[in-house]
Amino acid sequence: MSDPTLSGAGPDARSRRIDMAPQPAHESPGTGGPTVFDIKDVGVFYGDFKAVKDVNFTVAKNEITALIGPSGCGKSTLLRSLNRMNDLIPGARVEGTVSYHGKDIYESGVDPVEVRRRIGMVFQKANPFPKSIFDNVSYGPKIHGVPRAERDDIVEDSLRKAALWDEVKDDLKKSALALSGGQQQRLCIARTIALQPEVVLMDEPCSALDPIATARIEELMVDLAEQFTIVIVTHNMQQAARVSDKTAFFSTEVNEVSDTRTGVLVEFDDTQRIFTTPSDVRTENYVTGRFG
Ligand SMILES: Nc1ncnc2c1ncn2[C@@H]1O[C@H](COP(=O)(O)OP(=O)(O)OP(=O)(O)O)[C@@H](O)[C@H]1O
Repeated sequence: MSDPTLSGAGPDARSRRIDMAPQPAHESPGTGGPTVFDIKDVGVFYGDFKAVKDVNFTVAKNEITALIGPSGCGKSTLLRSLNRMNDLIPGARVEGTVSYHGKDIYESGVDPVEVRRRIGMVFQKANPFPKSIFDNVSYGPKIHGVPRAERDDIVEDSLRKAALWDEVKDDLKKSALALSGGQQQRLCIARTIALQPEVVLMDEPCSALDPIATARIEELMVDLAEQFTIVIVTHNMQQAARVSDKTAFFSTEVNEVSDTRTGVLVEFDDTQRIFTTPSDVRTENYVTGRFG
C-alpha cells in the first residue's frame, strides 16, 4: 500500500503518531462532520454461519455512536470488524468494506497491529494485567519503543483523561488488581488511550459495573468524545440515549433453511430520532420495550 497511514511503516511509534495526525476530511452524510468510518455492505461470517449482514452506516469524528439491539444480533461481531479484532477468531471472515478515512482496513498491505493501535478497544470486563497501575498504562507505549521519560508523561496524561489520576497518583506502583471494578475499567480506558488512538471501541464497558461506576464511565465517555471518536455496544438503552449522538439499531432475521439467525441493521440515525420518532416499527417496538 503506497499510503503509509495504516501500514505500520516507520521506525518507531513516534513516526506513526506523526503519520496519523492530518487526515483527509470526508463529509459524513447527514452530519456535516468528517467521516471516520464508512461501513459499506459489511457482513461477518463465522465459518459458514453469517452472523451479521448488509450493514451500512458512517461514523463521524468526535461523535459517540451506539450499537443497540437484542442479544445475538451481531453488535459485538460488527464492533470487532472495525479494528480487525475478528482476525483473531479462527474462521471469522468479513465481507464488504470498512473504510477508515477512505482506506479499506482489510486491504492487503494494511497492518492489523497498526489498525488496532489507531482504533483501540475496551472490553466488557475490565482486564488489567497483573502488574502495577503504572506498568499497565505504560505497557503499550513501551512495546512501541517510546522511551521511559516520555512514558511518564503519557501515563499521567492518560490517567488524567480517564479520570483516574487523582485517585491513583500516589499509588502508581500498586497492583492494578487491587483497584475497584470501576477503577479497573477506567484504567483499561487509560491503557487504551495511552497508545494515542483516534477511535475507542467499547464493548458493553459498564455491564459489570454498579450504577455509580457506570455513571462515572458515562461522564468519561462524553468528555473523551472531545478528543476521540467512540463506538459503543450497549444493552442499556438509557445509556445509549444518554451518551450517544448516533444510534444503530440491529435486529435478527431467521434463515428458514438453516434455522439460524442473522443480524441486520434496521435503522441508523440521530439518537434522539431513534428514541423518539424511529422510522421502522421494529426499532419502535424495541425502544419502547415491546420486544427484546
Ligand atoms: N467466536 C464466535 N464463533 C462462532 N459464532 C460466534 C462467535 N461469536 C459470536 N458468534 C455468534 O454470532 C452471532 C452474533 O453474536 P454477537 O456476540 O456479535 O451478538 P451481540 O449482539 O453482541 O450479542 P450480545 O448482546 O448477547 O452480546 C451469535 O449468533 C453468536 O452466537
